[in-house]
Amino acid sequence: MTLDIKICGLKTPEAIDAALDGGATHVGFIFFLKSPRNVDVETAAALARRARAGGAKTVAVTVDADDAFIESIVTLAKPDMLQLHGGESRDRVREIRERHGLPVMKALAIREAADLAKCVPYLGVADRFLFDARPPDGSDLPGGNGVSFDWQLLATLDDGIDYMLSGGLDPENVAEALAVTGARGLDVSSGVESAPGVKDINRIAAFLKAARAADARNGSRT
Ligand SMILES: O=C(O)c1ccccc1NCC(=O)[C@H](O)[C@H](O)COP(=O)(O)O
Repeated sequence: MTLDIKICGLKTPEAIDAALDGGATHVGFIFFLKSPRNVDVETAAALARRARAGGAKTVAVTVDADDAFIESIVTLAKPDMLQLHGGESRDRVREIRERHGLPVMKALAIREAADLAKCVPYLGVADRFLFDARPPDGSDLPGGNGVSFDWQLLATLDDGIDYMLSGGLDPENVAEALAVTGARGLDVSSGVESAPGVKDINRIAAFLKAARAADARNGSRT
């Protein structure tokens, strides 16, 4: 099975091109005003067209957004997937999925083993999970904090649960993350930046190269 790799928080055509050139399967756009990676819908629409033309899937990341905002994103940016990164309930996830007819990836914050049980209410409703680290105390951001969680926690996870591994990944640790978890999806943001919200095209290339090499070393996926 192909390893999915999402480069998140892209704001420029140069960053999109670096993701495409390195073989990213997904790119993510952040619609959250407090984030240094926030993009307006028009900018995201132009970047999404570029990403789609290059063969990547586009993911719109929102945090407890209302229907009107999601509708404007879906209409203009035409994402392939919605990533819900707030406290959206099971019913809200189902409602968003049905209203927009798009697959939904529910982000969940992980710090300890018990946090993995948070996925249970969303089974059968979310198409995929994004396991991210719990934000550090005092952070304004539910994601994009560059913090990892203990990857060993995923050893107990049911094989049938489809997820992207996220939180504090970077070109230096992605091989170990893959070896420990066997994840079939990876997501990175601040680990491929030179400053908050500023993507570094060399680090995007290095991340993708390291991830693909590690995936090949770990053997064929079924
Ligand atoms: O990245 C943000 O600024 C952000 C803000 C609000 C909600 C979600 C956000 N990011 C979502 C992502 O998918 C990030 O890639 C994920 O949290 C991992 O980030 P990092 O630890 O920096 O690689």
